[in-house]
Amino acid sequence: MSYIVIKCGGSVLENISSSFYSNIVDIMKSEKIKPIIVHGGGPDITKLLKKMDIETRFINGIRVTSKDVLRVVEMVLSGSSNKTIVRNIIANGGESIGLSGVDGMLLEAKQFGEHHELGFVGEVVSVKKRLLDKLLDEHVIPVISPIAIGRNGQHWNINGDAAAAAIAREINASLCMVTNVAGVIKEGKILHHIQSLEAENMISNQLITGGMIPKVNAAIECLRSGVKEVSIINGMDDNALLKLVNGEMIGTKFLEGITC
Ligand SMILES: Nc1ncnc2c1ncn2[C@@H]1O[C@H](COP(=O)(O)OP(=O)(O)O)[C@@H](O)[C@H]1O
Ligand SMILES: CC(=O)N[C@@H](CCC(=O)OP(=O)(O)O)C(=O)O
Repeated sequence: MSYIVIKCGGSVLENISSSFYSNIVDIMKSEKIKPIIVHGGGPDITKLLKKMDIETRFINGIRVTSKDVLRVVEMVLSGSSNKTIVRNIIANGGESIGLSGVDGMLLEAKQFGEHHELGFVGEVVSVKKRLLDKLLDEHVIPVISPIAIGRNGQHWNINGDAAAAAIAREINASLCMVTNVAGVIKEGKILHHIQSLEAENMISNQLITGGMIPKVNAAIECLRSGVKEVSIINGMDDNALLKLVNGEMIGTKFLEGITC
């Protein structure tokens, strides 16, 4: 049986099609693919920071994370965002458990990159696959918020796309990033297929910006690591997930190609 990591973006969480949750339950019940959900919650974090008079700053789609920001990020992601998804899966007849990367040390991380201007932003260094398998073997759908932990107990803010990609790479799953647009858009049109090189060029030429940058980087890293299927789809489209797993042409599919 294969795995699919489904990353649900914060951009679409409020307006997601109700079929999103029933599709996840149907995928689990099909007993062909095991679904693992990773989610974001960027807009809700930004809203709460604003209420608390804390400044929000992103660099290439990644949130600059001070100690105060980290506290709010964890509160939102591992609190309301996570439980919203768990509740909806249960309401659609599935079994689900929400956990963050901190729980059971599911996602171990270290500080991201060499220049530390991003603050408490981490990168995943290991994924505890056996914990995920235990839940999936019991037909329980894991819903993971992207907060990770270091060996010294430090917690880290992980971009949701990057966390989903790290899990997909570790367990050799396909990766589907669900967001609020149809896929990668160029000159007003969706690209149904895109190669890594073209995607990298679109970032350099600022045709891909903001929150689409971590998605594309996640996709490229997955392909480099041997992940077979990576796509971006619109969470507002009815039955988008079922269409994807049934092989219909939907969203943007990333293809292996020569990279820079
Ligand atoms: N070339 C592009 N094609 C599609 N979306 C793009 C592109 N460049 C930037 N974006 C932006 O990326 C956004 C998705 O990223 P983000 O808001 O972080 O979503 P999520 O919360 O789902 O991770 C889109 O809503 C769009 O505004
Ligand atoms: C380091 C970093 O950028 N973390 C993200 C985590 C949430 C996220 O990824 O949310 P979306 O899926 O809605 O973008 C953040 O703080 O916003």
